[in-house]
Amino acid sequence: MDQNALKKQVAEAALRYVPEGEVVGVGTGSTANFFIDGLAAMKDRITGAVASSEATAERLRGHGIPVLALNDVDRLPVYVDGADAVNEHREMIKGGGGALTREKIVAAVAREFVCIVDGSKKVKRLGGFPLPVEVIPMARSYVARKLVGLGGRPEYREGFVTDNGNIILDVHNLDIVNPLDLEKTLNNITGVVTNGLFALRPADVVLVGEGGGVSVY
Ligand SMILES: O=C[C@H](O)[C@H](O)[C@H](O)COP(=O)(O)O
Repeated sequence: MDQNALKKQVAEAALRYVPEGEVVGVGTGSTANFFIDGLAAMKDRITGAVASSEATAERLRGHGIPVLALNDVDRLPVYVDGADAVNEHREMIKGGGGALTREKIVAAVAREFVCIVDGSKKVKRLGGFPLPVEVIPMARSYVARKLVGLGGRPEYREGFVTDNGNIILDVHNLDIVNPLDLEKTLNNITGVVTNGLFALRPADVVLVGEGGGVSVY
């Protein structure tokens, strides 16, 4: 099976986590896109969706799925999203597509976070995938110096602006021994909007698409 087939397989497996008559939180990226396509087939059985990015909102609307503002929703039983890397504690690096801030907000509200990945995303230790950090534009150089001080090598994502009007620094070479501590440390740098570590709010369930089928942990 190629990687896209594995993504589709795992995305379809996540459909059984969608409760009837409820609003669903929907992530961003190629794996989440397969989930949206699957969700279209059951759109009459849900109230609507909250999107974690403009791209996701557009794809949902394209399928005729109502997109609701998070502020108008009083409960969100489930959030389904991909990840760039996930460890055995269900901690993740996210934001390869630059949607980390809205993803973190929707994940914070959701009762259950279902992470959907193909087998290539499973890692022993986070840090191999460069860590995306969303930064207020005027703080770019300041934040970059702080990241260097933490042992990282920040790279400015040229030409990319987030849905929130900010920039992304992708941080290479971080040795992430303790994701929880690093997430808090990065949150404390003035000018940082969000970092792509999801350790304070890890996934509740990880579905992994592999050659032999979908495993759950
Ligand atoms: O900003 C993007 C998101 O965090 C995605 O969930 C992540 O990059 C994984 O995307 P994909 O499913 O395309 O590998």
